[in-house]
Amino acid sequence: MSIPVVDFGAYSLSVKDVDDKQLHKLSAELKTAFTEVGFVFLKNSGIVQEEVDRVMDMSKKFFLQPDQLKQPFSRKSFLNSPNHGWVSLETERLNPRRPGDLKEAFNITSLHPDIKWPSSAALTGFQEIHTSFFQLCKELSLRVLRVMAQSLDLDPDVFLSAHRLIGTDENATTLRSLYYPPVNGEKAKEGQLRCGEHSDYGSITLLFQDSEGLQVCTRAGDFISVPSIPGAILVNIADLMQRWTSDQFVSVRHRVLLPPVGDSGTRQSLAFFVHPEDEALITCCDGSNKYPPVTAGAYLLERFNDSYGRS
Ligand SMILES: O=C(O)CCC(=O)C(=O)O
Ligand SMILES: [Fe+2]
Repeated sequence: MSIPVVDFGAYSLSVKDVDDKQLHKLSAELKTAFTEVGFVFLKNSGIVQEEVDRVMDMSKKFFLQPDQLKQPFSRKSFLNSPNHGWVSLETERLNPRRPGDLKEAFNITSLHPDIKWPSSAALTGFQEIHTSFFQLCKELSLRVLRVMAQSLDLDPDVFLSAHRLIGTDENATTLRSLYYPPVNGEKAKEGQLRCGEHSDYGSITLLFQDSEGLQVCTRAGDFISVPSIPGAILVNIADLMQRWTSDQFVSVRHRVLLPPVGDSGTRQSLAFFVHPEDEALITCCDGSNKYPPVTAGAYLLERFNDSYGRS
């Protein structure tokens, strides 16, 4: 098994009037990828590599600061947006049975004007660069959600209509910048990974990576290494979307292992976790009762309790 590569050029961010025939072809390709593999590489999406590099370079400056300068931006210190902010090394366990992940993260969940952003001289432009990237990811995600609905012969708005509030405090969609520092093998705890095995929680995730390291689980249950294709975006189905589509689209487990012994490299990635509105009631879109209705907000809270420990 490998991850399919699909040319999204027909519906890229720069395209205004989409050609129906091309859209049809695109939706067939996405359907195959999302029903069989759960992951797809999109090329020609309209988000260019230079944009991705700019965000990663700026985030890295934040992560390389001493912890005391990052502390004021910690996750859970923003009143109306509990997931917003910095997550320190080993705090999150994406696989709760393993030690904390060897990664740091910065979550951008709220774009509310009252949010306090890093603003030291070294980080000039941090807010603007991240905010504009958030908007690009939002636009692309909405396009992908539309094609996904079409691919299942559903009303093209069925997913979109639950994603109207991305970027507000009523929607948990998050741009997460991830930094995996160099690993000194002797110090890693038994079973510790850069990112434990997990599946994502929301509707879909866009992932931008600066290097290899990600592994994805196949149907046979083996993990395969995913390449890093410059300019291409990895898009995967998350758990709530699998439930929404009564398991037609599959949300598969993935992980990031420790680097090989002696490899002192770092890794960076940007994940755009797309979620429906907190209040959106998710019911199986085929009309079945395979899963009981759940609000996106309640579902997400339960998942966070598992990965950060119940408080
Ligand atoms: O860093 C990566 O490539 C994967 C991160 C990931 O899967 C996640 O944060 O959900
Ligand atoms: Fe993930």
